[in-house]
Amino acid sequence: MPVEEFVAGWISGAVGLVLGHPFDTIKVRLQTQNTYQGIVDCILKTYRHESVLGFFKGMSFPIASVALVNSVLFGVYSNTLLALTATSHQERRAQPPSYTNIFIAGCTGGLLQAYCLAPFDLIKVRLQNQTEPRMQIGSSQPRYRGPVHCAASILREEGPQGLFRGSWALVLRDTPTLGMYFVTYEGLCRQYTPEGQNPSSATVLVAGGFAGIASWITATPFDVIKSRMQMDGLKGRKYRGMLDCMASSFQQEGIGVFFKGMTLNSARAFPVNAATFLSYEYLLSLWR
Ligand SMILES: C[N+](C)(C)CCCC[C@H](N)C(=O)O
Repeated sequence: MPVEEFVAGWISGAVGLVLGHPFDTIKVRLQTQNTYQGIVDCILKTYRHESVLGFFKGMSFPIASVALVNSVLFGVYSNTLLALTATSHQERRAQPPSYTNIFIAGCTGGLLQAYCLAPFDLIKVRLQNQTEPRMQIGSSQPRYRGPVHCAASILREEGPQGLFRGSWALVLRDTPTLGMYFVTYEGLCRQYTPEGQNPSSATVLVAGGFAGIASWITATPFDVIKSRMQMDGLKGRKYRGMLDCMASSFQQEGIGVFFKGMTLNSARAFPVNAATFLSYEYLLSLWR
């Protein structure tokens, strides 16, 4: 596997990530803080208080980890399909695998990537939730000075298992929904591609974008619980566990709580996943 392509994959993943990050920050804040009236209110307050920089808090770790997380997801997915159907990526256009096998492979990839993602995602969420403006003399200092300081503080204050806080909810969020992600992607590609041919770039973009939206819509309820569990522990423990978090969020805020951030998740999902699948297919066509 030539290094240049790996780097290109990482960079295009990173471009998608930067594009999607402002959406992500607003989403995380809406999910975990009850001080905002809605999307517009949250955007305005963030901008007034923290300037444009506020939208990009917590971005450096996801950029550093996108290479690892995406290669685990796509690598495990493809190798599981290889094990299940004895076809390589190139052979799969001529001998398309069943949707059941695609779903199983996607879930397996999702499960393993969730574990790699857990500590990086936790640090991202903690940094995104620091609403103190940066670099102002006299203003209150944020608790974490940056990703490394954040990781070290969590290790010290909450122990190694602290870095995996919320990982159960993350696994539940990602396992079935990444199965769906690949099923949606393949389904749309097959729908719009003549048999035996490779999908066009436009098809890949649209199928990737909608795969992202479909999986994020179904992932949002566990995404809310995941974000809340990750913030728990910052100022003592509020929840006894994931089930307690679900029950008490529901009791206090009603069923709507499970859909917080859904609009933003979907808006972010299209560009991010269109870019991800386009670079994925492009790189694999180069190596053929
Ligand atoms: C399964 N779930 C929808 C939660 C995540 C899908 C991940 C796909 C991509 N890395 C992205 O950040 O959009």
